[in-house]
Amino acid sequence: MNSPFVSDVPAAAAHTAWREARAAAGCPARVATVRVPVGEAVGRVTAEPVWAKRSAPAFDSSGMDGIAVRAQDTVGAAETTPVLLTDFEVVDTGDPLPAGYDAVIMREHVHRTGEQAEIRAAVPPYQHVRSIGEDISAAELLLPEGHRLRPVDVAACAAAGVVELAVRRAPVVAIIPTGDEIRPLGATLEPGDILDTNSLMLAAQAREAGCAADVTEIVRDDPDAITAALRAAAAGADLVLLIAGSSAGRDDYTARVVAGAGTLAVHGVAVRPGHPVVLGTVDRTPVVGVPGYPVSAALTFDIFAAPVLAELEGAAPRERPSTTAHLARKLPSAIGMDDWVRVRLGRVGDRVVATPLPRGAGVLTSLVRADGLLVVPSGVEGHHAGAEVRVELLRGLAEIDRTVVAIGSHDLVLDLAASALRADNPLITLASSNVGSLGGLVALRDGLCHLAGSHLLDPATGEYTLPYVDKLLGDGFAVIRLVHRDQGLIVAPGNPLELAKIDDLTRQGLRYVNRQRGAGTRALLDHELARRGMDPADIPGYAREEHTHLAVAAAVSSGRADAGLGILAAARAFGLDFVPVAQEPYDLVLRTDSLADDRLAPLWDLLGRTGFHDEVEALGGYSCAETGRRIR
Ligand SMILES: Nc1nc2c(c(=O)[nH]1)N[C@H]1C(S)=C(S)[C@@H](COP(=O)(O)OP(=O)(O)OC[C@H]3O[C@@H](n4cnc5c(N)ncnc54)[C@H](O)[C@@H]3O)O[C@H]1N2
Ligand code: MOO
Repeated sequence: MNSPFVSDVPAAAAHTAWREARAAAGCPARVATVRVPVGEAVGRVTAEPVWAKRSAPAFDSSGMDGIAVRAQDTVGAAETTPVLLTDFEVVDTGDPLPAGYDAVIMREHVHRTGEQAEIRAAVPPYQHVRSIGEDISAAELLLPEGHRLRPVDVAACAAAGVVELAVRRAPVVAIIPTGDEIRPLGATLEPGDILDTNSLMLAAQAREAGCAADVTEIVRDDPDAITAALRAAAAGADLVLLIAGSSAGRDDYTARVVAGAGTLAVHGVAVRPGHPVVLGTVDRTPVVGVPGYPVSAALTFDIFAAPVLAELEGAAPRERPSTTAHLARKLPSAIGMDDWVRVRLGRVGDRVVATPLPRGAGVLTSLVRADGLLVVPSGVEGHHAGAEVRVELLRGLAEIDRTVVAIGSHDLVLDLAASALRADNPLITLASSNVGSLGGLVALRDGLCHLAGSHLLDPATGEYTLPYVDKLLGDGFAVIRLVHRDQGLIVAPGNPLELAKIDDLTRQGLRYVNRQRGAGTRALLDHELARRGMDPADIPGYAREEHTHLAVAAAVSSGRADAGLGILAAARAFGLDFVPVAQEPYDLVLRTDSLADDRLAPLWDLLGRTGFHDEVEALGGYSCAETGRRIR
């Protein structure tokens, strides 16, 4: 294949080539050491071992409120033979142990009468005494070099008499946004303009990694201007992130600019997203040419920038915990690339289930919604549904265990419910993924979700969902009505083509946008066509498929299509017109034994609330007359 990239190497080889280039260019191995007060050191990395200057406690001290005694004076004390002490001293927790005493008795175990103390149990020497150095001994090694300081670490240092720490200064990351179409946040946008969201994200990623971040002005697509910005940034930073222009377009200059101003070590890594990444050096500063697509940019930071930044501080790179999970659906992957797939996670039965999110490098919300990342290695051609995979966690496992997993047809009411449940209780997550009604029922059958959202019409009986539950699932499943909703033709504002009914869809020159096979809306269209004896082949655009109501509305809104079947709420979201065709029920299918699952109780409660019904009906095109009713 004719690759536009200089190299197209596996990630490990890219790391090696870049490391060699940095060494050859004389890039510093570490950032400089600075001395900072302990109070400002959290998050920094120690540049030297830290030795204790004093012991803690610095003296033998009382561990409890009570009396200091000589243990030998208590010998023989018992319930039936109390001992009366006259030689003792009252102490509070943390007080130095008075000279001559070697144990402390808690005040609860002492009966005081005047100058005497009665005790009913003997105590061993050093009972409730914290000896000098119990916590830290003077001259002990407290922390090694290369340790990222946490709140507990600096407190221990302070207790050990350390007032200042030698740490690596925060690495400085310079971020250069480029592109004629890129506009600063807050700018008024013309068609074709793109907001500079990558600088915002990369600067925050750098700060989260403990660095200082400087974002430069946006540089136009001009090699001389980019070169000048790159040289200036390299002079004042420990790492430069040069955004976009990494691939093969007419205005993609990054690789050339890096080669011209310094050394180009790598252009193209067998990783997706992030494939066209550029790695090199300018003067004595490492440079990453970060691909412009936002997911590529975020992952490029994680995969290439973060390890180098950690190395500059002499610290171990941050690692995410991982877990094994089972794929909720088939995951194809091209051979020859490490494929970084974003997944949602939830526990169904005794396994963690991973549902792949959209794969596009421009779909930043796939990272927003992701609970984990899984890598399909370059030598593997994907996984079958149910396969066991290793997933890096972006969210805690306990949170994942509490997540309700809904897979199936998408409906806005599920999103509204997810948000209402979270508002009530921040511990609750309802995660819904859209694979169409049929896909949801199959996932439920295979134990890959708790709920399947379905609005599948059976053409033979005219009944919704129940015939499919019978055919696909059999006994042991319950069906709860979520809503009734209006389905209709989503058309441009003012309905310029004056479409009034399904029969109009065969009109010459019309551009229809369909839903994917297995989607309930697709079944509804097919049913309506069959009822009328219409042939799908007569509808221009029937073969063009989108995966959600909103995607259909977006296609109509952008003028790429004239009509598509979908729900009123989607038409409203885009300010489009709507021609009603049918009202249909949308149901939640689940295992009967899941009805009693604690995680679902808040949902059943929500579905019974009139306040929630009002919110749903306010979306338009929904009726809650049967919401929450069990129909099977
Ligand atoms: N013919 C080929 N085209 C592309 C290839 C390829 O191999 N052959 N690779 C694709 C891949 S993979 C990626 S990833 C992108 C990388 O794009 P570039 O780094 O060259 O960046 P641009 O083309 O300038 O922009 C891509 C995309 O990102 C948006 N962008 C750019 N900067 C920002 C920013 N600061 N904030 C938000 N969004 C930004 C830009 O507007 C574009 O939409 O190339 C593919 N093409
Ligand atoms: O590799 Mo690009 O980064 O797929 O999107």
